[in-house]
Amino acid sequence: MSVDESAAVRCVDLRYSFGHTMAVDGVDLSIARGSVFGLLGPNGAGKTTAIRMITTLLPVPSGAIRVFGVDVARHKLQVRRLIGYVPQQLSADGALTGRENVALFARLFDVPRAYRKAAVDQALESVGLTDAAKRTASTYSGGMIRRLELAQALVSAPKLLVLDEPTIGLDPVGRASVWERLAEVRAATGMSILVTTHYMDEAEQNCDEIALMHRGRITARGTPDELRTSVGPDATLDDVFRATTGDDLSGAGEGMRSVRSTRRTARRLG
Ligand SMILES: Nc1ncnc2c1ncn2[C@@H]1O[C@H](COP(=O)(O)OP(=O)(O)OP(=O)(O)O)[C@@H](O)[C@H]1O
Repeated sequence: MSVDESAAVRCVDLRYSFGHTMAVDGVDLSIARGSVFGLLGPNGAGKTTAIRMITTLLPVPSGAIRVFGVDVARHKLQVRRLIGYVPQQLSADGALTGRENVALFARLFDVPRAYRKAAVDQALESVGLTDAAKRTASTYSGGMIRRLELAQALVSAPKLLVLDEPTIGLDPVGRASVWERLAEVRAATGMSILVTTHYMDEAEQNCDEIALMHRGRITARGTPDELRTSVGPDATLDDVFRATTGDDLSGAGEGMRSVRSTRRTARRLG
């Protein structure tokens, strides 16, 4: 593989199958350092599988991944230290306070004891939860819980933040607050951010670069402007998706526009 040491993430010919289902089918990706990169696609496109490989949670049976030049298959632990991960599944504990939740992650990620309190304070501050930090997470709104999960991922000061559908199930205010915090964190730290979503409008507004994924393959990539102008002057990302896949976004039952089962964040905690 040609090594691009300057990239935050570089995937070459990535493949992963579950039995006969080819979840990831020859994916090449390069994510520039310091950028917000959006991996977009409908449910079942293969986004989560690709992300789990990048974050070392799944093996890399075929192809190669480097995170800041470090080979993921060979140096798992080293790569884990570089990454903060906010999974789709709930990772906050409703019985603990906001502060306790973040402190737990600080211990899990071996933040040195001498800096731990400062790191927890800083992470809570960066997501606007300082005032709510003493309350149990079960009293938080969905948007606050997302921001708490963001703080958990930020407490180890990762170089790459990976978020799987961070705004799913949130109301517009909650969604906007998550993106605002991400923008602030990026501006303050220069962190690279990889985010999956099936909300085209959010990706368009908040990502520097986007890759469209469909049935395990990347069908288009570029800046939102590049993608749109490749299709037509008034094209939206929805149009780009349709043009590159031949599929309607609402097709095949679980389309991009479908109201899918949400992360049920607040409800499950409550
Ligand atoms: N553990 C598993 N066992 C079997 N098949 C799986 C498993 N996980 C995912 N798949 C299949 O792999 C394909 C890609 O799934 P994946 O979850 O990566 O897609 P996705 O784009 O992240 O969608 P979603 O947003 O719904 O999670 C789908 O066909 C899915 O059914």
